[in-house]
Amino acid sequence: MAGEKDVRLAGAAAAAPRGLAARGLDAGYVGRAVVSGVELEVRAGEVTTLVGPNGAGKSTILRTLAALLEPVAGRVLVDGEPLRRLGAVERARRLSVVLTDRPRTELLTCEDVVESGRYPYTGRFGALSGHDREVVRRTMLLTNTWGMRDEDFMRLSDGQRQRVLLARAICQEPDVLLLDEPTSYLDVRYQVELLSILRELARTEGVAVVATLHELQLARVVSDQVVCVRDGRVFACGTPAEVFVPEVIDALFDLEPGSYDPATGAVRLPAAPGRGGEA
Ligand SMILES: Nc1ncnc2c1ncn2[C@@H]1O[C@H](COP(=O)(O)OP(=O)(O)OP(=O)(O)O)[C@@H](O)[C@H]1O
Repeated sequence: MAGEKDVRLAGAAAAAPRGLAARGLDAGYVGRAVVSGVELEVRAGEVTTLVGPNGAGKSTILRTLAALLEPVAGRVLVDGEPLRRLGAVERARRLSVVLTDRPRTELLTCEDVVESGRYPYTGRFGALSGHDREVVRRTMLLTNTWGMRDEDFMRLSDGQRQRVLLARAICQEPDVLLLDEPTSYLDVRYQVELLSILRELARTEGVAVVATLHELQLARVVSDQVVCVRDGRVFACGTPAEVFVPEVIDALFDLEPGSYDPATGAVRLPAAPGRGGEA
């Protein structure tokens, strides 16, 4: 496995460690903020996760960091430069994104889809070089998708498709990799595999990884930094040891005090209504 990764990352290894930052960021839709005052550093070589209740604004922040949404106010900096100043190709070399949306494709094989991740590096006619093909092959091996390279992308299961989209994003050799709920369609084996790939990309290639996650147990083991989002603002931010404590997690999710057990990472079930907590 180690040898398989060497190639993908031969080009990226030369890049200095960098990252992404939000400064006074208000994020939202058609000029209306749903999240305000976000100050954030997503450091190169680290995995940052966004956690919090449904509707808190995690995906909105992620999409704004990924330049898919225009900031309502404030700035996003990539490697110290304002994101909006970068052209489309330069942006695609710096940032890649995996969303929960299922892109519709006509008669594309999985390999075609992954190859499309090389477009920031191919010339005007999109011809892949030998190096591009090798990056595609190595990335598909890394993500366990090489065996399905000739299959129709649209006929894959959601989980298989998610891995192909991850391969496409890694193929872009970005400085910053952003993922919205990357584990949502995956069974536990592939969840763990995906998170170990993300951690490896961060550690060995200096990629700044940022992902929204619902599974607190996974966020706890994969993150260097955890950003808790609640009610349209960053509610808390820190290392897993700082964040995964009852005071923070109970308040973040409106749980009864003492519900979150940091020893196991599990949440205690409340007594059924009407049992007066005596059960
Ligand atoms: N396209 C949109 N237009 C307008 N408002 C939106 C749009 N998408 C999301 N919102 C609103 O923005 C707020 C934050 O949503 P967002 O999807 O960022 O939350 P989230 O924390 O990612 O939630 P979840 O955990 O449920 O995925 C919600 O109130 C949501 O209704």
